[in-house]
Parts: sequence; structure tokens; C-alpha cells
Amino acid sequence: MSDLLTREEYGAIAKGLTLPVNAFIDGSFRPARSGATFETVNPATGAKLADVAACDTKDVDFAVEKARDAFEDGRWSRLHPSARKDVLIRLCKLLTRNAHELAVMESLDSGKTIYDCETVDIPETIHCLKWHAELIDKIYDQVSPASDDHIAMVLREPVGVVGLVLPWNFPLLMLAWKIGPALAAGCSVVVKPAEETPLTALRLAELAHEAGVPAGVLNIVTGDGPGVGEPLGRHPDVDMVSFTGSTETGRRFLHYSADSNLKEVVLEMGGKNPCVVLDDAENLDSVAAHVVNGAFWNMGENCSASSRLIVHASVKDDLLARVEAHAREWITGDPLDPQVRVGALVSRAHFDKVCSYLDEVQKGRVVIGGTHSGGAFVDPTVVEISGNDARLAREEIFGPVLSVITVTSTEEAISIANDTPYGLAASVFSANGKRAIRAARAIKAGTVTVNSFGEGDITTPFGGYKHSGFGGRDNGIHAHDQYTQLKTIWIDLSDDSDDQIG
Ligand SMILES: NC(=O)C1=CN([C@@H]2O[C@H](COP(=O)(O)OP(=O)(O)OC[C@H]3O[C@@H](n4cnc5c(N)ncnc54)[C@H](O)[C@@H]3O)[C@@H](O)[C@H]2O)C=CC1
Ligand code: BAL
Repeated sequence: MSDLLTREEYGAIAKGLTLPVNAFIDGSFRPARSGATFETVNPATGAKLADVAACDTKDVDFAVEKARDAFEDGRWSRLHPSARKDVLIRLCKLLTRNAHELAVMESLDSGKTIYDCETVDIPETIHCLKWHAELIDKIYDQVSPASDDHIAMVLREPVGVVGLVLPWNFPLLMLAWKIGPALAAGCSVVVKPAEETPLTALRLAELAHEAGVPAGVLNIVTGDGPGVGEPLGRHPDVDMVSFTGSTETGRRFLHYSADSNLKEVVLEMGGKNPCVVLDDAENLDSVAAHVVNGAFWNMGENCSASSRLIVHASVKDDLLARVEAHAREWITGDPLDPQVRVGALVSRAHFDKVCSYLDEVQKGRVVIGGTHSGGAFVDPTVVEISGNDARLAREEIFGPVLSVITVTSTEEAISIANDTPYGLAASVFSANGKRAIRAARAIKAGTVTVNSFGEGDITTPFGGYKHSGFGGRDNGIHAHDQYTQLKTIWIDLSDDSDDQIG
């Protein structure tokens, strides 16, 4: 983990940054073929940071062609796994050496707090890449239990050319969640960062090249969804797409695949995640700290954010008093100030979306917040609502807004927790282990934490049920499955095998 610097030191790093502005294809930075650019803006100040290459179909075609060449000639895909490991570990060392610079770049581009960038985003990015690098030369293929006359090998092979379409809420970390297993497995990748936050992906690609990732293996194509994401999704020579973002856009990738080459699609999408506090929950101060962290970490711009607190009536008042006290400690303001816990929302458009929910907040009992400032900042907001039908309870806000729903039984709590089209994450608080585990099993979500808020760690699969996920999981050894496919090699050992085929 990086040591935190002072506001002045972060300011000095920001002033000295050289921002990458061109796409990274086939081992070098290149402007869009059309010459077009788009602005990337610091959402905390509204100031332009850079004009970045606005790529389109021609750039995507070029990047996929180079990725295909690299994959087929084996410069990466057929290296010994331990050789790929060594290169990725070198990349991790370069990322560590440049951690402060990357943290500041991420904070400027996204509005995330420097505190989170330094303590979560950058160290977790490095940890994720290192974990997959260390894994890749320790996975064995299988031999099936065939007869004495046969040997049947079940091999995992890299899937090929992979398209990775990323969100803006954890720009570098979501890149790592996907390139970590994809590159370790031997795939070539074409990455499309979110147009709000293209900078750190470009810088990482430069460092990866320095570490020894061969040209064509890691390509970053900047631009918007229709210009870059759609041609990547529709490309006939992309074997697989892994996407993180909204359910609406995720659904499009299934259409793109069906309309093109039936590429595999893995989707990690939205959530309306319940935090269930049962009547026997103990240490309500600790519960409140988890509730506040779950709701307001990363400004609530988190697919697994706890956005619904479903609490038993007998503990509600006590809990909410403590939630309010903890929420007051989450200072909103300048993202480069290491004391600040709530930074800027990612863009003016997203700020406007979140503010549209603040009008709804005024219809409930506001416990804290409901306020905003500066065209980018929304204060941590807790509001009591009745039932699970309001927009506040049903729609993914992706901002620091927590809706509180009171229940009078565990059955009602579980029923409301599951009354959503989403199923990404949940948390359950109870002093009784059996009740907590039964509740965790009853909630339809990909990750359920007991007596804490979290997403597990790199060793555990992450992804959703229902409208939150499709086709696979990020993280853990399970992520390796996304980027590989199974091949059976069936060998006949019988004496007359010369005449037999299969
Ligand atoms: N699950 C998650 O982690 C995320 C959820 N969201 C949710 O989505 C809402 C909207 O945010 P957006 O940034 O608009 O999400 P989005 O899902 O549209 O964007 C994610 C990625 O998909 C790309 N994309 C957009 N339209 C596309 C298209 N037609 N074809 C191919 N690629 C396309 C974007 O350029 C970006 O790289 C947020 O308010 C939030 O509720 C947003 C980001 C991350
Ligand atoms: N929290 C990691 C996944 C996401 O928010 O997109």
C-alpha cells in the first residue's frame, strides 16, 4: 500500500503529469485515423485535462488485426506460462514504482478520492495482476477417466482475441480484473476504456510495453460506446467480449454477438444491493460503520454498493442514529485532499442523474444529506422510505444515496431483498450464525457478506444473478475460465488403432 502524501505533494504531482492522449495499438501510441479527439475533464473542477483520440471502426479493425497477428504467431499465447508470469510481475513492479503518479491521474480523471486511489485502486490493481501472474504456471490440465485403450486429455486453451469494455467507476482496477486473467492465459486483448476515464489504461499499456508485453498483445482503443464499443462487440474476428457497466448496455453485447460471430459474452452489470439487518444484530456501531462504507465508498459509484438498508423495526432507530454519526465523518470535497472520503461524481451528466433522485429523497424522511454542491459533489444521503416500490428502492442510482426500508420479520426482509431484477451483492447482519447463513443462502445474489460489507477478494469469484450478470465471473481462479476454452484430445491406444478415427 502506498503511504499517503500531503495535498501539496499531490498537487505537485498533478502539475508534473504527462497525460497520454493517443490510442495504444500494436506497441505504440497512435492518434485516431480520423484525427478526431474528445475532451476528458476533471469532474471536480470542470477543467479539461486532455484531448484524447476519438477512435472509430477503422481503429478497432486495425487493433483487432494486430491482436490477431500477435495471437496466431504465438509471441505471447505460446510462451511458457512462467515467461508470461515474469513479464506481468515486471509490470507490477513498474506500477508500484509509479503508484503515486497513477493514483493522481486516476483521481483527476474520475473524481475519485486520492485516499481510495492510494489505498484501494492502485494497490488492488497490482495485487490482482500479480495474483493471476502467479497463478498461471500452477494450473494443471486434466486427464479424464477413460478406458485402458484410451487417454483423454482435457486442455484449457486461451480463447483468442478478447474485447474488454470497461466502466468509469474503477478505471484501472476493472482493467486489471480483466487483463489479469486474459493476459496470463495467453489471450491478446483490445481494451475500450470508458470515455470519461481513458488516461490510466493508456499509461498502464505504456508500462506493460516497457515490462515486455509484446506489441499487439495489449491494445487500448479510446472513444465512445457507439464509436468503439459497438464495432468491438460486432467484430467478426473477436472471439470473446468481457464487459462491465450498465445492464442496458450489457444487453446490447448479446445482440452484437448474435448478429455477428456468436462470440462469447461475459457481462458484469448493475445492482440494487440490499443490506439486511436482523433484529438480533449486535454491535450496532460496527454495523453502522459497514453500512456507511457500503453505501458511500467511491461516492456510491459502485455496482456492489449497498443502496437499500432493510432493517428490523426493533433496531432501526438505534442503528440510524449511528449511521448518521458515521456518515458525518465522511467529508465531501477536493478529491486530492487525503482527508476527503467523498469526491466528485464522474461527470456533469452523471451528477444530473443522481440529483434527479434527490428530488425523490425530499418525499421521504431525510436522515442526513439530500444536498449537493459545485456541479459535481453530492453529500452522503440517507432517507427512510416506505416499501420497496419507489424509484429510490428500485433503480440503480450509482451515487451516495441510501434508502432505508423498515421490516418486522426476517421473512419480510428476505422477500424485499429479493424483490429486484438485480442480484449482484448483499450483506446480512445477525449475531446468530445459523440465521445469518440461512439468510445469506436465501438471498439471490452472487456475493453475500455476513456481518460486514465487501466484495470478497481476488480469490473469490465476483458476478451477479439475474440482471446483474451473464456468462462468467471476474476474480478467483474462475476468471481464468472466461478467457480459456476447453479442448478434448482423445488418444486411441488399442492395437488396431491405425484404422480408427475417433
Ligand atoms: N456495473 C457497473 O459497474 C457500472 C454500472 N453503471 C451504471 O450505468 C449507468 C450509466 O453509465 P454509463 O457510463 O452510461 O454506462 P455504460 O454501461 O453505458 O458504459 C460502460 C461501457 O460501455 C460502453 N458503451 C456505452 N454504450 C455502448 C454501446 N452502445 N455499445 C457498446 N459499448 C457501449 C461505454 O463507452 C463504457 O465503456 C450508471 O449511472 C450506472 O447506473 C455504470 C458504470 C459501471
Ligand atoms: N465494484 C467492482 C465492480 C464495479 O463496480 O463495477
